[in-house]
Amino acid sequence: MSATIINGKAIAAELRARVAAQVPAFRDATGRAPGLAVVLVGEDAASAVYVRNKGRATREAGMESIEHRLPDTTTTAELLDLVGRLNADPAVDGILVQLPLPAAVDTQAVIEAIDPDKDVDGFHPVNAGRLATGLDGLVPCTPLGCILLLRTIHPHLAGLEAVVVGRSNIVGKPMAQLLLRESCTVTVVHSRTRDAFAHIRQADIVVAAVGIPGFVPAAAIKPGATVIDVGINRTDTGLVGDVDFAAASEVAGAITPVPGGVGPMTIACLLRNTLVAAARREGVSLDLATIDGAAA
Ligand SMILES: NC(=O)C1=CN([C@@H]2O[C@H](COP(=O)(O)OP(=O)(O)OC[C@H]3O[C@@H](n4cnc5c(N)ncnc54)[C@H](OP(=O)(O)O)[C@@H]3O)[C@@H](O)[C@H]2O)C=CC1
Ligand SMILES: Nc1nc(=O)c2c([nH]1)NC[C@@H]1CN(c3ccc(C(=O)N[C@@H](CCC(=O)O)C(=O)O)cc3)C=[N+]21
Repeated sequence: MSATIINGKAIAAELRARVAAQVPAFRDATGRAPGLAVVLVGEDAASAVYVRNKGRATREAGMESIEHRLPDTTTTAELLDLVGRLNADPAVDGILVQLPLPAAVDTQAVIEAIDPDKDVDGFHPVNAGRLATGLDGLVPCTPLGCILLLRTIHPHLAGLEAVVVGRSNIVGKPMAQLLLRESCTVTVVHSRTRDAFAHIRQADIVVAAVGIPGFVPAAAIKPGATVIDVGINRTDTGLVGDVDFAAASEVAGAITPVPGGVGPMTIACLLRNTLVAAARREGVSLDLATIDGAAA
C-alpha cells in the first residue's frame, strides 16, 4: 500500500491566504496592520533561516514584521527589558522569542515575561493552562498545524487512538492536549516508556516529535495509520524527520513529508495566531472556523 502524502506546503499556503484575506478588515477597523515582533538572540544559522522565513510570510500576509536581532552575549535582564517594551507597545500584537536561547539566559523567565495575550507561540504557562482547562487562549503553532493537517484526512477525530512520541512543552504536551480536545484517546510516550513501539503500533494517529532521525520504523506503524512527522533533523543527506519516511509510506494510510509537511504549517499558524491575538486585543470579531478551514 502506498500512503497519501499530506502536502503541508500547499495546505499551509491555503491557511496563509485565508489569514491574509482577513487583514484588510482588521486594517479598516483599527487603522493599522497586525504586528508581529520576532526576537532572535545569537547567530544560530537554522534559527536565522526560520526568522527570515517568518518575516517574509508576515509581510506577505499584509502584517507588520518587527525583528530584533541581539548578540549572543545578551543577558536575561536585557531580554526582560525588551519583552517589557514589546508588551507595552500598542503596535505589537504578537511576540515570539526564538528558542533555544543561549545557555546563560533564563529561558523560563523570558517566556513568563511575555504578555499571555501577545504570546503567539502559546508557551506561557497561562496559555498552557488555558489549553489544559478548555479556555480560549493562544495555542502552540506546531501542534495546531498538526491538527489542521490531521483534519484533512480525518474530518472526525473523535474516538481515534492517538500516540504522541515526545513530551516537550513546545510540541508533545500541547499536541496531546489538542488531540484530547478533539476527543481522541491519547497516549504519550517518551524516553522512559518501556516499549514505545508497542504503543505506537496500536495508533490510528502517530505524531512523532522526538528529534531522532528515522526514530519511528515502518514496523511500528499500524497499516493504514496517519503519521505526522514533526521532526526537523539536519543530516549529511539533508533535512529528515523522526519517521523512516520511505518505508513508513508503504505501510501508513497517510503521512507528512519532511520538508514540506509540518514545518510550513508552523509558520502559517504563527500568522494565524498573530491575527487572532490582534483581533482579540482590538475587540475585532473573527470567524475562526473559516480561517482554520473547519467550516462545513
Ligand atoms: N516542524 C516544526 O515546526 C518543529 C519541529 N521541531 C522538531 O521536532 C522534534 C522534537 O522537538 P522538541 O519537542 O522540541 O524536542 P525535545 O528534545 O524537547 O523533546 C524530545 C522528546 O522526545 C523524547 N524521546 C527522546 N528519546 C526517546 C526515545 N528513545 N523514545 C521515546 N521518546 C524519546 C524525549 O523524552 P524525555 O522527555 O523523556 O526526555 C522528549 O520528550 C525535533 O526534531 C525538532 O527539531 C520542533 C519544533 C517545531
Ligand atoms: N519560539 C519559537 N517558536 C517556534 O515555533 C520555533 C522556535 N522557537 N525554534 C525553532 C523551532 C523550529 N521551527 C520551525 C519552523 C518552520 C520550519 C519550516 O518551515 N521547515 C521547512 C523547511 C525549512 C528548511 O529547509 O530549513 C519544512 O519543513 O518544509 C521548521 C521548523 C519553529 N520553531
